[in-house]
Amino acid sequence: MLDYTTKKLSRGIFISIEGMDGCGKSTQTRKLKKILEQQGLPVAITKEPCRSVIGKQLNKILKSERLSPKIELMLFMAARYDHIQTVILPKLKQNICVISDRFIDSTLCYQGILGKIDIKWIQDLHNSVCGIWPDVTYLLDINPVTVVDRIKNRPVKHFYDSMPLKQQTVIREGFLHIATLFPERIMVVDANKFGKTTSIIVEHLMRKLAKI
Ligand SMILES: Nc1ncnc2c1ncn2[C@@H]1O[C@H](COP(=O)(O)OP(=O)(O)OP(=O)(O)O)[C@@H](O)[C@H]1O
Ligand SMILES: Cc1cn([C@H]2C[C@H](O)[C@@H](COP(=O)(O)O)O2)c(=O)[nH]c1=O
Repeated sequence: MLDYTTKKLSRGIFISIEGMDGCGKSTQTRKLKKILEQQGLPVAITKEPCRSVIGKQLNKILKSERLSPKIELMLFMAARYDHIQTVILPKLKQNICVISDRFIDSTLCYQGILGKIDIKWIQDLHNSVCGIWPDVTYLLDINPVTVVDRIKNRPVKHFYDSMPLKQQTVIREGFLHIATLFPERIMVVDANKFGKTTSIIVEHLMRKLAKI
């Protein structure tokens, strides 16, 4: 691994972690924060739907309602704008690295591919409303059978939590397709191999940081 203790970043780095429910995003987010902090980098972790005012309302709505994909898209976009303004940009401006558990690629996958809304249209909307993309995104790719097994016994938080294998497979393929659209930004990481995922991410990220 490269040693980062001597390097000071000239700006905060924006990292997103994506993938299916239960693929290990929050686990990897926490592990990555710990490792980067050990390397001397200040890190803030966050997630979407976020905990800001709009995000909290969105979580409540998702718990009780099944909305049309277009309405979901507008709500996620509004919550993301709020998230960017109140959490992400202020941290990046203080040279703090931000790791977000889910960001725009979740919208492209769930509302775009699963909800059948044009991907290009969502990208344009994101550019107009939010205007910020992660420097790097790690897509945790895992066997859908594993996630269905992991999430089957936990309390249902929202409609997406109870997705069966068939839909989880569509979501997995959707994310992989999105990764092909952004090869410079998105790195697909095999999340099936216990213990290897974090080291693959850290290795890649350190190389990326070396160029910044
Ligand atoms: N590499 C791994 N091997 C085995 N189990 C794991 C691994 N990573 C995470 N888990 C377990 O899988 C479950 C889901 O992990 P985690 O909460 O990190 O996923 P997530 O993608 O953030 O889920 P969600 O999007 O639904 O919040 C947890 O019980 C966690 O302990
Ligand atoms: C950001 C975002 C999320 N979703 C969906 C995907 C997940 O199933 C839930 C969030 O659940 P989590 O367990 O808290 O990760 O919301 C979405 O459909 N579109 C989005 O933009």
